[in-house]
Amino acid sequence: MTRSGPDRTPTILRRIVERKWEEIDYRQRRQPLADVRARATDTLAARGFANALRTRIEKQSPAVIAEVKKASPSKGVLRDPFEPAEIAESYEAGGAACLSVLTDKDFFQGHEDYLAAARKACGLPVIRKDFMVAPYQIYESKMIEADCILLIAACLTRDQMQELAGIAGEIGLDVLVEVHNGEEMDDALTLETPLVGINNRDLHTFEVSLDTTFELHRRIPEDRLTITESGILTRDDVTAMTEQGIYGFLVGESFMRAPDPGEKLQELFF
Ligand SMILES: O=C(O)c1ccccc1NCC(=O)[C@H](O)[C@H](O)COP(=O)(O)O
Repeated sequence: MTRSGPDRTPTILRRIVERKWEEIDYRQRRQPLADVRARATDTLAARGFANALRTRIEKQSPAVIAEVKKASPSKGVLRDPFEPAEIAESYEAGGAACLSVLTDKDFFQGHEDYLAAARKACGLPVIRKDFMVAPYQIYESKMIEADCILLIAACLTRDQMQELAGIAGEIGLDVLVEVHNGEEMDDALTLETPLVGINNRDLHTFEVSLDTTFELHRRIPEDRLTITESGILTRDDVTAMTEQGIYGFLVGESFMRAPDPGEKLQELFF
């Protein structure tokens, strides 16, 4: 697989992806692809991530992917101390449909162990939130028992996304494809996955605008599920989305800053 992504990749993503390739090279030397692939096919069946969202969205009820995230490049540390298992339990009690767990270490202070701990503590399907650029990471995601992976169109060409999504499908992982603009949307819609995330955070400026979702949602065919991502902070934000027929949400910061993340989820959505 070629290592060069599309020209559209913002600087922060270029830095993350460069580091990702170093990480992948290091990991591959310690545990070869054939081994990771064999272990991936050995794990239990995934919990249905897309189905958990679809069931709620079809009833016009909020389907919340609740994020387990210690820190981010734009906001620094969001939660300390950080207990992924407790957070997962709280999210499940608060009515989350799914979890999103950051596993990137260098930019988000995440870890694969956080995914395992969060998943074990609840019955919810979990997306591995990381920067996928190589088949190795897709098999690795299944090996660490993720149920879904994220493909970010800003750092992948159409062909790269097709290849990675194809592998995910073969090993029973769902795929959330994430876009920031129309060009990325054109590429994203060539994938078969029903899950299309619209990220409201401009990764050139880190500014967040919910208008990104309102504008791009119109282009998503009815058989797909729109997930609005980033910058959902208030009940008014939630209402503004549901009024436009958008019931899929991915939320991190506002939950992570709250003493009880699940209570905050309930307060915002139910
Ligand atoms: O948030 C960042 O600083 C960031 C930087 C580079 C790549 C991705 C980044 N964010 C990831 C996300 O998209 C969010 O974690 C997710 O959408 C939740 O957003 P929020 O509710 O605003 O925490």
